[in-house]
Amino acid sequence: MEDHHKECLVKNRVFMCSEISLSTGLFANLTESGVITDDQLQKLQNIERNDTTKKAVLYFLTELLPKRGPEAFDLFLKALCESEQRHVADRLKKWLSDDCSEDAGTFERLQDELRTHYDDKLKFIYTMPWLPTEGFSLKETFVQRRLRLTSGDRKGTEVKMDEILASVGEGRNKRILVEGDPAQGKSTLCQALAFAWSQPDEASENIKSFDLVILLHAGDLRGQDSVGGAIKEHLLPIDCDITSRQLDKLLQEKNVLLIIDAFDEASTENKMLHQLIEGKRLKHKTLLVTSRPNFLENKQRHFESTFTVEGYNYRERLEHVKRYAAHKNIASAPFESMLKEESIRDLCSNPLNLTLLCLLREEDTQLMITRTALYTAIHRIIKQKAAKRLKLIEAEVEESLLRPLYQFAFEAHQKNETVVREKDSKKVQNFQRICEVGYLTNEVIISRLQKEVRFQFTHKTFVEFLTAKHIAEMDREERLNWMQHLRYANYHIRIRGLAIEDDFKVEQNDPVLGFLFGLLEEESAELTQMASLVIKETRFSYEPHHPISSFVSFESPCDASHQLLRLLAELNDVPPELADVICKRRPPLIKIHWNCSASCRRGMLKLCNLRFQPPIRLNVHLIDSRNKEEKMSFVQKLIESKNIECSKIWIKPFDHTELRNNVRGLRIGQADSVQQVSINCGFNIEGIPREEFSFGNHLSELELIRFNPSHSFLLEAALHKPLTSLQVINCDKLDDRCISLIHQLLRNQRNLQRVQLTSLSWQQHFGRFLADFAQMENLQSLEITLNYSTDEELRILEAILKRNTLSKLTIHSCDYSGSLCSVLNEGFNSMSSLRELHLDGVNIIRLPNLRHLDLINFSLWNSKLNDDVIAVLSDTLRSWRNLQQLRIDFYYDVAECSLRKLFEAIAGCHRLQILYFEYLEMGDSVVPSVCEMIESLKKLRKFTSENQRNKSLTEEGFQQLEPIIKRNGLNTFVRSA
Ligand SMILES: Nc1ncnc2c1ncn2[C@@H]1O[C@H](COP(=O)(O)OP(=O)(O)OP(=O)(O)O)[C@@H](O)[C@H]1O
Repeated sequence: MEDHHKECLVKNRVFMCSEISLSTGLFANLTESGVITDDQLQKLQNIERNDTTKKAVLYFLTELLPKRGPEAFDLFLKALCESEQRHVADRLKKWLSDDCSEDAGTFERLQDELRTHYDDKLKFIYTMPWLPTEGFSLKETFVQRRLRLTSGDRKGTEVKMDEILASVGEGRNKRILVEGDPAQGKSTLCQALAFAWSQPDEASENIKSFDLVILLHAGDLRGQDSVGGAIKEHLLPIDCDITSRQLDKLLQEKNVLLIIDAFDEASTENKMLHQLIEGKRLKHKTLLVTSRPNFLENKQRHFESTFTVEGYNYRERLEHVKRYAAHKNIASAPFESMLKEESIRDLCSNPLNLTLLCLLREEDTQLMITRTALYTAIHRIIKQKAAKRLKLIEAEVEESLLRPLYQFAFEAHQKNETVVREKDSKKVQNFQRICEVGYLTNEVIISRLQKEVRFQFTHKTFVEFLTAKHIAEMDREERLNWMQHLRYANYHIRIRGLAIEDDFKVEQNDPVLGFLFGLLEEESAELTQMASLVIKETRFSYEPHHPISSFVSFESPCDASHQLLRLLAELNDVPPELADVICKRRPPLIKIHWNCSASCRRGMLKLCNLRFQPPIRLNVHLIDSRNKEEKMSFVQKLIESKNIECSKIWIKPFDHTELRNNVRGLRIGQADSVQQVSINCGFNIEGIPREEFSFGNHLSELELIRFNPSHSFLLEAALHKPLTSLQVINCDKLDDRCISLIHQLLRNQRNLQRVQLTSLSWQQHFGRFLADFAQMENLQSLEITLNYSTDEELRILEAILKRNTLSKLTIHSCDYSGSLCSVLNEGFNSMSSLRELHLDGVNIIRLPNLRHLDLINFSLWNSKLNDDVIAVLSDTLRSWRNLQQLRIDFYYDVAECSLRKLFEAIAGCHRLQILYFEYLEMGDSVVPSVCEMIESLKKLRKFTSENQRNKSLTEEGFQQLEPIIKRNGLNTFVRSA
């Protein structure tokens, strides 16, 4: 039953109890239309007989009618009319129509109520946990925020706070997402927007253009039937007579901005929130949702524009401390000098941390350089102040008040909440005193039905800190048990059509684990145990898997494998015992991505101080990099480290000036710097005169992506360098000069071990270089596009294969003549050294000798997989005992029975660690074999099904699959086409 119908029944209860007659006519009507069942009829008659008619009517109105479905109200009115009680029906109809007709003043009254509510409630920011009632004036201390657009054509653009509202066009989708790290100021931003709207004059045009601004916490929507209900319950006084129905009507009619804060804190059991995001409710209204990153992943597509709140830059840090000082009427110099400390720059870029640092500076405490140290210092002050106030010694405060508080925080965190409920508060005797310590504010939530008191923690970050305190005090076994139950592998599942969307990113564990690491820094044995568990569970020691092609190689940036790095950032020093463990279980290679978080980069610098022998290899990917200067100085520090060998760097310069600066700044190719480089050439890079551009004399790898003839100066600069690898990727055009330069490079370089010459164009053919490869004694890896090869070229290729030096071979081709296949097939007989094979556009029916190879990595792209091909493939897979990585693309439909056979064969590849499918048609009937396959692959750590086609997958089929692909330890990525 709709909300306003329920309300109508409540508001007219007294009238109905005295007016309604439970006549046979009424009962007959109600039972005939199914409003009540025969059993219920009997019950009503019993009540009437044993008690009074009034009591029976009341029972009917409260216990039966509201629960009888959406039609029940209208059927009840009809039954009244048909049983000669039309006057009762008329009265109810009149009530409804009076209620609906927006009296002229309702809108103005609502505006007024909201404005006074915001003016009262939002003018202060409450930061000091020990003084939850003492706020900073929003007007005086608020620093304007910068946001970065992360979607659409203007992606990367920086905008001011108010401009995010301007970004929504006239189109239908007006959904805006604002993400930001913990305590980065998302709630404060919402607060500032709503407050600005409530003020008579000063707000900017964009926010002022809305008739109504509704600011709700995501949790306020839980259990509500309508947004109107949530507004009534959370924003209006209880005696305000605007009804939910009127509110819902106004929401439809007016120009509304609905701000929902903290998706991450209340996304579960919150149907209304999801409906709003998906546009199933208030579709045409502007909706602004905030969340910590990694929570909304699958829902992101519903947003027209997405933004992140950027950390403070120097100017904003300065403004923050100046405003802080002015507000407190003290000199700003000590705070300004604090900002010059490089060791705390990261901490200061977060507004909450910066405020806390200012508070500490006022107390004249030492500078804190990690988050844990900062929160510990604040915690100490809270404890001291509480002891003084409550006339206790600090040990008593810790024992009798703080410990239970840690427990409350832990329990709230387990439920992803930031509140203590009244019933839980009653579990301890001295709860009121616990509140007096600080950290908790009294929050009374009044719902129309029952009064519920909840106690709110001042900030989620404090809940996380206190949770970590609780875990730090557990005994080792209990703590490790808690850690063991966390999930350490990501999954991302998005299957369209079935509304199956789910996502987990391991970074969600970081806030509490980070504090826990920091708190246990002195307890070297405990710390080492925890780190060992993280190393094991996140598979830190594994080499990141080899790219299937260089373009997907960096898809997963700062994920599980970097968790240890992010946690190391919380330590002032890495204790020797832990350093030993890390050295022993070091990975052979670490990939640092442009997207890695600040704490990951800080952890990486910590790692650089450990003694690794030999040094750990590091690949750095700077493509699309923001804060270029900061990242450049970070990479320069890595390059200087003796314990890290910065082997390869990926750059994507915006233009030739940036290219020149990068190559110079990073000293690419010099003896003491990075010697392998990948350059994404892009469109803005024009020719640079030869004398103005050079690589160092030790350049060993050159990879050029999107190469075209205007980039020939890059080949020229590499001419006399000791290259072991030359890769020219996505190269659709070569002129005579480039051809001659490549010939020179191939002929002069005795050391070349790896060559790649590939193009996305079916017309490109690099057969003319085969003769050069044939001269290379050390060639181990060859990747080449060959289309329509001449007989002579095929003869040379055969000789190269039969020499058996290749360990990796990749062929891109659309040669359907079969001659290339027969050369390959012949070659395979002698290629006992081959370990990696990637075939693109090749018919493997013509390659029966595949089974004689001993591969660890195999890919099959662009092949027509008919039943015969699947039969050959299945047989072949059975013969490869050492296979660790497999990729198959299903561009064409395959019969389900053949698919099942293929999965059975894959299930037998017991060493498989990485399995990648593309365009797989996953119907219910193949789900059981997919499940069996994954279950039997015990070593599988990464399962990807990209662009999956699900025509015949039902909810039921998916339910069977779900637990299998969410297996602990398995990184899953399943996405619909
Ligand atoms: N623009 C700002 N100007 C001044 N202080 C700010 C600003 N933004 C945030 N702060 C300070 O930082 C604190 C934390 O901010 P806020 O609660 O808005 O972060 P959040 O991103 O919503 O955090 P979380 O995701 O952890 O809930 C505020 O209580 C306030 O003290």
